[in-house]
Amino acid sequence: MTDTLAENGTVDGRRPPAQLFRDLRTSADGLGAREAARRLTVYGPNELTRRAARTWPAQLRAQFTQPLAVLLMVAAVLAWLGGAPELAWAVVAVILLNAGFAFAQERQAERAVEALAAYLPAAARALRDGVVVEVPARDLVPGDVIELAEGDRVCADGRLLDGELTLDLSALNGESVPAARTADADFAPGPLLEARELVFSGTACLTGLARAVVTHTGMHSEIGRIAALSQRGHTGPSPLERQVRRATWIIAAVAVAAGAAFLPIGVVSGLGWAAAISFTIGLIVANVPEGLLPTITLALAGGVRELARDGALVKRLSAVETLGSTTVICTDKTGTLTENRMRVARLWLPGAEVDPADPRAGPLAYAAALCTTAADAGDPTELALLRHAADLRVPVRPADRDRGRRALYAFDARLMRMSTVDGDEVHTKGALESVLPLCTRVRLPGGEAAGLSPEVRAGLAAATDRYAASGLRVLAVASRPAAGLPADRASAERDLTLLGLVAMVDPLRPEVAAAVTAAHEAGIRVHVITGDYGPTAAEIARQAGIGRGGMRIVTGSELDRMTEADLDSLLARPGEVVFARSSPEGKLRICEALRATGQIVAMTGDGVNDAPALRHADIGVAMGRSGTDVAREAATMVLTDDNFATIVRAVDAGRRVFDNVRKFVLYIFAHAVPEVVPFLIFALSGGAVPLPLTVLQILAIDLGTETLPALALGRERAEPGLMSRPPRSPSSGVIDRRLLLRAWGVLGVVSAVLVVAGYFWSLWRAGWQPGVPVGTGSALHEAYRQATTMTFAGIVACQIGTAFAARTEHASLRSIGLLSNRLLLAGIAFEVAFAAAVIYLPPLQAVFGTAALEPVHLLVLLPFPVVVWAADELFRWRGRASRSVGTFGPARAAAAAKR
Ligand SMILES: Nc1ncnc2c1ncn2[C@@H]1O[C@H](COP(=O)(O)OP(=O)(O)OP(=O)(O)O)[C@@H](O)[C@H]1O
Repeated sequence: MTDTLAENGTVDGRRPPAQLFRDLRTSADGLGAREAARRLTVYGPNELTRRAARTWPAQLRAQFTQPLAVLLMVAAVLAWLGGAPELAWAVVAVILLNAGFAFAQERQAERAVEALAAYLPAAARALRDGVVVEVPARDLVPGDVIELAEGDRVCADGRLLDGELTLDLSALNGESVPAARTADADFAPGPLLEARELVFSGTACLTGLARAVVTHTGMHSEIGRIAALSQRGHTGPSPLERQVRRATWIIAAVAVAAGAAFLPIGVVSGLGWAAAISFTIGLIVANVPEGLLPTITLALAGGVRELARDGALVKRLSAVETLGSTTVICTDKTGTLTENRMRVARLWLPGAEVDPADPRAGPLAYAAALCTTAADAGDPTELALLRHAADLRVPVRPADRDRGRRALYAFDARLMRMSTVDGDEVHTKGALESVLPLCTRVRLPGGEAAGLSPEVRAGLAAATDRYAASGLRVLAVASRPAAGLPADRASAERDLTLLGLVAMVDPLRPEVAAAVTAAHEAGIRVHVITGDYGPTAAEIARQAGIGRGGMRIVTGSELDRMTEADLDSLLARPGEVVFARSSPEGKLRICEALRATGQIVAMTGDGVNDAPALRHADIGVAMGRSGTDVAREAATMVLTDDNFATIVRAVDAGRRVFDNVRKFVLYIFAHAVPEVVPFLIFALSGGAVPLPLTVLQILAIDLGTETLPALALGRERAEPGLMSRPPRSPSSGVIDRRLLLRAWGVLGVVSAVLVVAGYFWSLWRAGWQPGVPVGTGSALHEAYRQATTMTFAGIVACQIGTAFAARTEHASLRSIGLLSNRLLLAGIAFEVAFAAAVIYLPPLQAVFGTAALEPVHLLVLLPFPVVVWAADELFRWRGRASRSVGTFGPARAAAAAKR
């Protein structure tokens, strides 16, 4: 039995408390703050050391061993062997630059995600100096006494001192059946995990309330030993990253194949082996989109950071893109649609309906306030009851209440009620349909009891419906004298006398209605899944604007009776559904049914029992303020403000990030055509037309002038109409046919025509005819250098036009404003300065084979950006026009109807 002692080098938690206190040098009152601090330095923080994270040298090394870098290295070696050392050096520079860039971006993305972990501190309630205080979970030390309640994540291994719990041990043993734990269990030999007096770090407390003394923390805990947690939070590549990786490879393969095909053509055309090889290599280097992947990772990380500022903490990079394709939001009501600030609005006493200030409500208010566990903070429903009792001059002080409490049957979301035994009275409060069956009498306002007559029942039903119709939450309150202490919950909750109903307002959050409208605009359906009464929830939903296309109310029991096919057809019909009195199982079923029909589901939840649904949803959304640790851990996204509107904002951000990734893909792809066409002309003319663009000029464009504008496109603001489009189908890739058509067919072709025209114009102007030599020493050599410079400058000019065109996918440039992306303007200024340096600075002229352009050249270049942009503007305009009248309109309507 001393196996754990030996292995951990610490204490065996299965000893009786008195012995544990001695071994751990502590007591039932826990540790003092100073002693705890001292132990923290001895035992170390209560954390699982991560699986050795990659250190930065390893991360940097990885940049050089990744396949694209290796491909470039092969190119460099070939260039060297082919007798083009300058090119070899240039390629090496490209490799170094790229690696540095990717490395920096990866680090930054990683930091963004790590910073989020800090936003989500796990907290524990520990006794320090005899009082319960909230401490960061990492500060727990052996000897601490902690309090555990429903919804808490257990943060350390320990032994129960008092109380009872049920635990979800699935993180440790994979079993989802809740395990009962009690302080009074006797020692029984057997596996540690089955010891009924022990609790374990990483598990979740499903029900109950207990205190435990901490025996093991950090890596000494069971979960630390299994090191299961180190698997968590592992982030694989997102679907977007996978797609882009695949696309990168395809493009690289095409570039290599094209390069290989051009090599013999170049030689046959009289370019000579050395020049042909170097050109081939240049073509490959230029067209392999090395920087794409890290840039996308960075864009996602930027999205994550932005969301965090907006109140939505996303735990995985990939969630950002999933958010963008959300088609259904399942939200709960209290606290998410509403403010979760309750106030008692009306009271119903048998035979009378009164205002909150009416003294006749005193006994009801007092009983309701006694049946609470909230103190200064806690359940807003209970805080409202405590406040109301105080207003009526029958105050209940939490400290007095707790002192007089003899038993507590905590609020159970399934039973929808809670009960307490205070002094010699039982108090029960909860949903009417849950409490009424336990009642045998009512208490009349005069104080005397009467039977539950049909009239009273009718009055109750009428009052409940009236309150619900105006969106009030209704609680029934009952009590009875208790001579002895009831043996269990069932014997406490019977023979009750109904005191009356308390109706509370919980106002709608002001920003919710606009957010619901925005969701509808964006083609997203909103269903409400709530524990509350149907008509109440329906009224709140109506106020929020939910129910477009018709609203249906489905209660928990109706849902239980539905077959899967019924549920599918309910969800397939147009309109929105309010699922009332729902159970966690119901939530999971709804989630599964929606996902089975291909919907992308964002689902909110805050309770322990919501965890399965949160895990199952595409985007599980937990509440940062009111939610439980368990829900937060299961969720993909945590809302720091618990606000429905934040979900919609997150969808918006998700769509924007995806869009912006497409923008720079478009921009980067567009230059391929004007870079390849000049080479084709040279090859197809059999060398009669001299090569219009040198390799180093291509590199100067792809790795110099274009970098900053491309990055700036990733920071573009949301395009108008972004949230009035239907959700993107999750199967549609980031690179689709329309994008390629635009990049190559429109922007690329127009650019190529302009660039080639500029080249020929410049040559002819100097008196060149096909076949006339332009090599070093020839009469036309200077004119030829000027002409290639013209090609280079032409591509740069066209890419400026492309950058402005790429800013929107559908909208016109006018609608977003020419100057609204400052970063892009700065990027273009850099582009122009870089190009000017290459063209006009003599040392660079020598490297890049350029010659200074004359004013007349510049005049010819001036319209290039405008023409390229205008061609794309026309393309987008046609797209918009055909969408509003043509194919897209009905398609969209059909899609909306299907949804
Ligand atoms: N503290 C409480 N004590 C007793 N009964 C409660 C308490 N809180 C809620 N109830 C009852 O249980 C019902 C269900 O509550 P639950 O917390 O599951 O859902 P909700 O807060 O109404 O809505 P949502 O699921 O949207 O958050 C409530 O309608 C109410 O009748």
